[in-house]
Amino acid sequence: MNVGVTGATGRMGRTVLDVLDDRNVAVAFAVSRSGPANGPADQSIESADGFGDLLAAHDVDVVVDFSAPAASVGYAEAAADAGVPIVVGTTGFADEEIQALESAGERTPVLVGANFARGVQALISAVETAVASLPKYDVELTETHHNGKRDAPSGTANVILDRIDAARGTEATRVHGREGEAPRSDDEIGVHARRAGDVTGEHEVLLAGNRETVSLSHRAGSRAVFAAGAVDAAAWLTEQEPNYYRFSDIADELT
Ligand SMILES: NC(=O)C1=CN([C@@H]2O[C@H](COP(=O)(O)OP(=O)(O)OC[C@H]3O[C@@H](n4cnc5c(N)ncnc54)[C@H](OP(=O)(O)O)[C@@H]3O)[C@@H](O)[C@H]2O)C=CC1
Ligand SMILES: O=C(O)C1=N[C@H](C(=O)O)C[C@H](O)C1
Repeated sequence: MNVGVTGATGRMGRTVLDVLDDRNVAVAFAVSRSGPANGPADQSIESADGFGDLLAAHDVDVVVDFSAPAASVGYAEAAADAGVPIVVGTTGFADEEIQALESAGERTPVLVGANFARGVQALISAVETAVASLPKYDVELTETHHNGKRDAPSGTANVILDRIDAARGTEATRVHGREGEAPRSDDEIGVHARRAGDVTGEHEVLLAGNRETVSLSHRAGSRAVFAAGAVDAAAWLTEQEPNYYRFSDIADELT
């Protein structure tokens, strides 16, 4: 497999390059907004301005992208033009940007995932079971990330909230933090985004009612967890037809 890597100077892009190196998977090219630069394992990182040309010039089986929303849309559209599959791990998309990714999926396989940790998929399943079993219990979600994270709440938090709504058959009001006089209503979920230090990524769902609490949580110990999941998904995607895929729908198919 020959992999093109975008966002290659970033926390995740560098980790993807490390995982590819560990697995002896070939890197076709690596780009970032501010390239050229030096990446891990002597990988040279080029300017993202030449992304379309690099796709045309190299034998690329799949692109792995962890960058920024507008950049990811541009990469997906260029990948679709070239007929190259793309895995998108970026979060913080606006609705119209998701639509653009879905459109790219009509022309090439596009796989998106807000969190490539397999444990997070298990967390989501456990949360779905708990909120369906305890429909009257209050739910609060807290996520904690490093101080460099741009989007809030996290992409994972938004996925968990969507899945809670689906499991309960309701559309809860999402209350982002509370301040002043802010009594809780029955139909709300409090959402709390903490940003501090170098925390890799933590998500906790708290259910409370009837004089008891249930707490379900996931903590990523390393970015390699996300990068490994994305590279596994990339290998899977090279075998697929053009479509828009979600990691949560295919994670169980990965070994
Ligand atoms: N799905 C998952 O499992 C995970 C998802 N993420 C998501 O991945 C994304 C990246 O995270 P992280 O690596 O921490 O971020 P960083 O800020 O560390 O890196 C971002 C990378 O994207 C590039 N970039 C930023 N803006 C642009 C732009 N406008 N055009 C082109 N390239 C751009 C940067 O290039 P330069 O350095 O040259 O500016 C850099 O290489 C985030 O959305 C984050 O939420 C993170 C972890 C796991
Ligand atoms: O930006 C990060 O670091 C992370 N982002 C993802 C998200 O927004 O859910 C996944 C992970 O929690 C790390």
